[in-house]
Amino acid sequence: MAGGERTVGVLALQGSFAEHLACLERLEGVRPLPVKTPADLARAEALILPGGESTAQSRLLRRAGLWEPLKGRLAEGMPAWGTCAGAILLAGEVVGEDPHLGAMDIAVRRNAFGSQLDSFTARQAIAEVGPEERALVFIRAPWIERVGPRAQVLCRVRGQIAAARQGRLLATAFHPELTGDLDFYRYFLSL
Ligand SMILES: NC(=O)CC[C@H](N)C(=O)O
Repeated sequence: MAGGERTVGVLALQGSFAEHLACLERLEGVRPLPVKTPADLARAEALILPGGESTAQSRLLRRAGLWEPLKGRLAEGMPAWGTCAGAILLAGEVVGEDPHLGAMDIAVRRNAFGSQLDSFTARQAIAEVGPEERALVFIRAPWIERVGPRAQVLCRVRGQIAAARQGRLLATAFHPELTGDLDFYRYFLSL
């Protein structure tokens, strides 16, 4: 098995990284790796950016010396998936604020779902991931206000874009790590 194993990193500075690592542990052929340093990042073949607090994560990325290396890896085409705060970090535009890593051709609005209701769970299928209905957990979530020509909409919740894909980059406003929805991980790893 070892030869076929893929090292999948989870940015482990702040937020729900332990939950993502626990989900990755359950997948075959995946070696989960907490990423805290540039050396960790260099070993990761793909990266998950967890939910949490995007401004804090952005600050911690710089403090850890990860900012430039991560921007570099994203520019080289490393597969990456941002959940909630992670999606905000990946977005090319953050409405009313400066963007962070700017890797994806999407505009996000922070706390957009959350200003109405702090958290909620929606149930629906996402065609690209599988035909079954799945639970989508939103916690002070951003929505994706628009996607540019390089990105595609994966699903809408309450009329707003809640997930988008751009090649091997994925952004979800919700948290599959909290429901243990492994289909989402398989989908990301299939890209
Ligand atoms: N659950 C989350 O990741 C919330 C994101 C957070 N509201 C932010 O703006 O960064």
